[in-house]
Amino acid sequence: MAADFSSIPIIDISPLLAKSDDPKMGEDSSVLDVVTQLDKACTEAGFFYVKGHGIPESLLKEVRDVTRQFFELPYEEKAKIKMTPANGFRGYEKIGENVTQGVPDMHEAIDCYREVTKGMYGDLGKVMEGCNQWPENPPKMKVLMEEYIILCKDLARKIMCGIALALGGSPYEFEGHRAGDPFWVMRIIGYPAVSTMNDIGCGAHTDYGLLTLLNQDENINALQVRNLSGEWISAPPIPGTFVCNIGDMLKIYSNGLYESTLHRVINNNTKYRVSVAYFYETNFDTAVEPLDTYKTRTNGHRKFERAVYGEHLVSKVLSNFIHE
Ligand SMILES: N=C(N)NCCCC[C@H](N)C(=O)O
Ligand SMILES: O=C(O)CCC(=O)C(=O)O
Ligand SMILES: [Fe+2]
Repeated sequence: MAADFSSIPIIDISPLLAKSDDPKMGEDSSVLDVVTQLDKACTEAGFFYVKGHGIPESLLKEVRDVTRQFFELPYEEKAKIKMTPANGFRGYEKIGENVTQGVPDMHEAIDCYREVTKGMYGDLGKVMEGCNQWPENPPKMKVLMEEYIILCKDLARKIMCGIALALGGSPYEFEGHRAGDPFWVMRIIGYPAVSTMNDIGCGAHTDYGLLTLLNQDENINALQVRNLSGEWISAPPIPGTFVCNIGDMLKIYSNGLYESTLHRVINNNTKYRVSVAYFYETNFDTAVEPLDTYKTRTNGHRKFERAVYGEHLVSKVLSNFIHE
């Protein structure tokens, strides 16, 4: 159960990355130091910043710049890759199209998901069948984002090794049938500057899978995280870092020891804000349930039933948009 928090910790994960291919990493004192920090952050806040992650700030910035260039295009241009159910809900959605807790969000986005081919997961995966839609402009967007996705996936996998150790398991607890063939989601998001309209860029929600890596715009304070007292704590941008947070599936695996913390975005700024969120998930069709090792850390009382990630995602995707 999460303790209260008033700020979000910063963790230098470089020792963990240096040892990520060593099955004995859990015996290394510098790795254990990172693991202790991860456990504390996941228990208390469900949110943390990572530095020392190996992805250069110049690339993080390039990803944000390309995102901004896309959203600056006229609507007709952006609408060429309009999101539709026929594309497995991949593509561009305009401001107000995504709905959180019944309220249209003041953001536009390109939603991307790992490709799902026809019949890949039977009926379970039908809604998500399709491949990503990339714009012709900016011309480099597709290649840049596809490279970025590979880096995010590799980084998230390594952080999950540290989290597996933090939960008291083997570093490779999330390989194999759990998340050895991970599903992923990426949202490329733009939030208009403050206006007289509803200013909720994205309403309070939790993320759906294991671990989110957020690359947020510089100099704009808009992301807020809710603590146990119900206060909204700011997660301001820190150059060169990712903001990481726990998703609903990791909450189940940890038997509630780690919370998938509520968060929201309010862009009260005079500038347009961009962010790119990469969501590292379990295998699409895996049944998620509390891990044995971790029940011992939560009084042996099992708090959650099994959940299938793909079902959770599909139910969210189907309720995130108003259908005509
Ligand atoms: N794939 C993820 N995690 N997307 C998060 C989107 C949050 C907003 C969405 N309307 C909702 O209510 O969930
Ligand atoms: O833009 C942000 O800072 C956060 C976005 C987010 O929470 C999400 O897309 O799930
Ligand atoms: Fe989120």
